[in-house]
Amino acid sequence: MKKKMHLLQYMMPPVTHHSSATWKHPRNMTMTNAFQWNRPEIWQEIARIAERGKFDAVFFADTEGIYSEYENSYKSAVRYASQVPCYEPSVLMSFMGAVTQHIGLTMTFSVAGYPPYILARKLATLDHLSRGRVGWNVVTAFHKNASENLGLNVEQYHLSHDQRYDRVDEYMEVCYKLWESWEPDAIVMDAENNIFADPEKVHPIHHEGKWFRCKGPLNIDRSPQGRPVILQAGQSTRGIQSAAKHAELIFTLQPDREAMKVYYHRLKEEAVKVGRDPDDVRVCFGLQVFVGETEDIARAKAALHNALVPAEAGVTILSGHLGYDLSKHGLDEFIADLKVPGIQGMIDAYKHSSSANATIREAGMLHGRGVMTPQLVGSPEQVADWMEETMNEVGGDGFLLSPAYMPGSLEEFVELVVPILQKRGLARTEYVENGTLRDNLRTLNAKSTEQVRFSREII
Ligand SMILES: Cc1cc2nc3c(=O)[nH]c(=O)nc-3n(C[C@H](O)[C@H](O)[C@H](O)COP(=O)(O)O)c2cc1C
Repeated sequence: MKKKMHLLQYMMPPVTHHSSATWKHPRNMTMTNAFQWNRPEIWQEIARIAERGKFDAVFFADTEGIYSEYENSYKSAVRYASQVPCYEPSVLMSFMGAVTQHIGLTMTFSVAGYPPYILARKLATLDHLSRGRVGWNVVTAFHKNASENLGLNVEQYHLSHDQRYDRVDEYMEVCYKLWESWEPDAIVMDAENNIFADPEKVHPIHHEGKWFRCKGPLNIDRSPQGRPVILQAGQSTRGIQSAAKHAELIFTLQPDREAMKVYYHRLKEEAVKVGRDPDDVRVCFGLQVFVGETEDIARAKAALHNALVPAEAGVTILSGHLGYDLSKHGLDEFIADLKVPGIQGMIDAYKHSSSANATIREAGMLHGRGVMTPQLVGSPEQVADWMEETMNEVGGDGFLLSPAYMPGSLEEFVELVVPILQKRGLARTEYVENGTLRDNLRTLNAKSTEQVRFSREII
């Protein structure tokens, strides 16, 4: 039997996602009268389309501020809609969950943004209301304006990269304990004896750690998944270790198959090192697809999109991602000549990619198109072929699709590509009946359902 791929839809709502051209694309929701992007109906429609395509999940990225590294100001980001406005993801997900039954609702929260108790409670609530469809992308990111908005003190702001991940470990420990603080059968509903829940089955956690103190128990009973599906997107050594330890689903943006292979194998090795079954840690690669009935139509779509990207918009986001003000340099300076202390990862990726001789302007154009998401352009068969070949060659577990315009990019993929993938046995055709997100993730490619540990068995 062929290995099936996971499919997820990336979004950063409401007007741009990875691409800086999205908001002004003639087919985007901002530029058509078909939908109002600040109304829930459009997001509900997107969830329905993704569910029609039997996607694993819709996914929201998030940040608690506006990129303000470029020119030491938020103004460029606001001007170019550089991932701003940025709606709070759990609110949107509640609307989307209300009109769907199966699709996973996965979203980002930074451990800098909330005390663990508040976030554990929020996610448990959503897991109940969605009947076990919630996933949490755990991020550590502290960008300048987010830390200013959260009132983080100097000590917190200057945590080293590795210390941030140490803090994540403790944050997760607190959340896990809180989610376990109600035993699964604590609610007895014994009206005759006046017992709603058995107090002996609800436990305080008494957590006293380096970063957090929390007494518990959570004031919410055990949710369908016990704990939400954990997602992560670490790229550094410490980030990969953290992902291998906590995550069930991992996202990465890699420029080509070679880089995908390296990341994939590193991640699986780390999972084994921490004693996990590597199959419990699924890796999905970011992909920006332009598909048309013919290759020429697809090429025209990609060209139209790419021509709409202003270099400065991309440089604004790149400055945010690097934590470094690229306006200090001319747009025509070479990216490879930059020495950015501490945050070399992304610069290195540009140096080592096919754009090694890129100027800051060219890197900005690439970053503005889709951050570092590779573009895949072709007819439905060509797109399906590439995805199939990539899965075979890399061994990866699936793809995170990044839209050029919404909901059109998703709709085109679901209408044109998904049926081909399904016909080839490469994509899901049915969800697990009454399954949770974790059940749907685990049953994909399970040799037999007897081998699958369902949600209730995870904790
Ligand atoms: C597909 C993808 C989505 C991401 N989404 C977010 C996000 O929503 N918010 C955020 O602060 N960081 C996000 N990140 C950044 C990662 O959490 C991580 O910080 C980054 O990849 C750098 O890795 P490192 O922390 O190991 O250095 C995302 C990364 C990727 C690849």
